[in-house]
Amino acid sequence: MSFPPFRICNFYQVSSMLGHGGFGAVHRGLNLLTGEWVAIKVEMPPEKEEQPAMLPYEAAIYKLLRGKQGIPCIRWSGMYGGAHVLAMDMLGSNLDQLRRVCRGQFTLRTVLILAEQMVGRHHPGKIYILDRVEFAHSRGIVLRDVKPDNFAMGHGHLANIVHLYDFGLSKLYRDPETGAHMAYREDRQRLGTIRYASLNMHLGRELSRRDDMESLGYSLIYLLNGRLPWQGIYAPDVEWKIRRIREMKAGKALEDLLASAPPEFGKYFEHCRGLRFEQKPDYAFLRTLFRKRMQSEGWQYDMMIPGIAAEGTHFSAVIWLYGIFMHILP
Ligand SMILES: Nc1ncnc2c1ncn2[C@@H]1O[C@H](COP(=O)(O)OP(=O)(O)OP(=O)(O)O)[C@@H](O)[C@H]1O
Repeated sequence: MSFPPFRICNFYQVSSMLGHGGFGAVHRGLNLLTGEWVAIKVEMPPEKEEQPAMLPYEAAIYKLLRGKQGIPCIRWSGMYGGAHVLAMDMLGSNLDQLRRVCRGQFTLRTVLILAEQMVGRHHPGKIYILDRVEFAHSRGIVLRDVKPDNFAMGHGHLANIVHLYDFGLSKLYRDPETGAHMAYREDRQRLGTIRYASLNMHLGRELSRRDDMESLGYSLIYLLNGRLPWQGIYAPDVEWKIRRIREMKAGKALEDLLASAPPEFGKYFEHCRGLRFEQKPDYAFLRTLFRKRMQSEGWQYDMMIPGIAAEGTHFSAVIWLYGIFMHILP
């Protein structure tokens, strides 16, 4: 999709394209007043009037999540030149892109550090005080598309902070007025990314917090191993393949995967799969699993750039180089 105006709101100069999503394009933009680079997401209004535009909805979700480090800030949102526009903090590479640069997989230490940033809040060490999935849940939002691609490193001085973004499929699971949890249903349509989808999604169940945690579990193992067992399986058609993936997630393939993974992941999945629809995940328990492993290995939480460089992972070098480039390049 091409976007006609080169300047939005008189002060955002639109430049190259950053990416293309399910319902629009994302451009790089320069704030001419402050010299800051932003990401500008643009969606043309749907052709059918009854079909709602997604971007105003996503902007509303960002507003509910406003003010937390680790969630990109909305700079401007509204209609401009006949299109829905959302200008937000520019982010860097997502975790899947970084994984590819790091020879296809992260070390266990990197995954454990990321896991804490992705799952929950606080660490008394050098890491910034952060929360991601837990924070979104605490604001009444269930994400429904947790995957490595939706976590990206920040830009500039935030280059070592994992950011959660892309809330296009998110949903309020609590009634803002009454606080009541949404009702359980079993006739739901397929949603999100099959590779990381929870078993409940395959079974057509309404997704809740437990499913975000399960998808996060698949994402972490994927980052650690570089792949999941249901990738690249043969199937005569898409439906057959999705059915086969469901069977693998429900059966021995997942058991084998967890048996070969660090034991913390077995406990992680046991907890997530044991949750009831409305039940709040025990984020503290899940964090403790990862933290204990860090402690037993004698690893430090040095997510600061020189700290990770000391680990000798390619991840550190990538983030470090990335930080430099993002200062130089637009
Ligand atoms: N804040 C940002 N900073 C930098 N790049 C971004 C930002 N937001 C989005 N992008 C880029 O644009 C691409 C598409 O964005 P996004 O995933 O938000 O759109 P989407 O329509 O929800 O996509 P999908 O349907 O694939 O989930 C991303 O893969 C990423 O490369």
